[in-house]
Amino acid sequence: MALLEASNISIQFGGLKAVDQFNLQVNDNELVGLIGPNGAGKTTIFNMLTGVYLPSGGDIVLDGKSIVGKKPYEIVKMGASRTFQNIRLFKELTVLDNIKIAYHHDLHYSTLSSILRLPSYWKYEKIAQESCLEFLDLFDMRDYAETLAKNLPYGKQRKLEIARALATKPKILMLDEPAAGMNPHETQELMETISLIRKNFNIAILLIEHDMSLVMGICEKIVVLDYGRVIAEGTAEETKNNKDVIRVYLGE
Ligand SMILES: Nc1ncnc2c1ncn2[C@@H]1O[C@H](COP(=O)(O)OP(=O)(O)OP(=O)(O)O)[C@@H](O)[C@H]1O
Repeated sequence: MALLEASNISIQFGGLKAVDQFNLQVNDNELVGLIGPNGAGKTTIFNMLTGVYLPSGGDIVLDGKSIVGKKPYEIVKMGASRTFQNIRLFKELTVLDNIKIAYHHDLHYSTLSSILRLPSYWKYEKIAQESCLEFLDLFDMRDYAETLAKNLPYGKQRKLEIARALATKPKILMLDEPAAGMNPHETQELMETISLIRKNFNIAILLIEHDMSLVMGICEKIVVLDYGRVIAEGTAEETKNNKDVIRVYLGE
């Protein structure tokens, strides 16, 4: 059974069928790319997969359980986390605190023990601090631990956003156009970050991307969307040579 399976999900905004009978399967550890021209419905699909929008029909099953109707934070707890097209960090907090907030989504001490600062609180806080610093090491960002998120260079803000999503310990990570606005050097660093995630975490990744070369270079499977419908699906080689893809996506 697939880790994430969307079956015939649809959504309409007024008269516009933004997503129409969309199907998707992502297996454990698989890296799947979701591509398509502007307005094809990619972000809307992410919003349905993460509980921001409720599909008007169909089902979404994550690790054997339906997530339709669940709140975004419940879906995070069930194992799906995401990043956004426009970076959403706690900009006035440090890099370390941004990671800690994500790490704490699954609290291991009671509210009372945190208010009273009981030993269980300090014990967990110490473990959390160490784990978060190790996380930053992995992303080569420990030197930035005390930097305010807003003062990071753009590429590092993206990296922090991805690291923060990973700190919730997801089974699947969904990245919404992570290379948007990046220069070639930052895009290269992003690709290294994605390889690093694949090497160090046992998780699936669903990647929305405009940068064709990035998707083609790293994804095992690519799903191409146009006007809310899947027009092609397959390996990079298969989709690259699909005439519908060439027509709608590359405009040829
Ligand atoms: N909340 C909304 N209300 C009305 N229309 C919406 C809403 N969200 C998305 N749409 C419309 O649905 C369609 C799909 O939009 P979506 O943002 O999912 O596309 P996309 O493939 O992610 O595009 P881009 O690559 O530009 O981000 C577009 O026509 C968009 O205008």
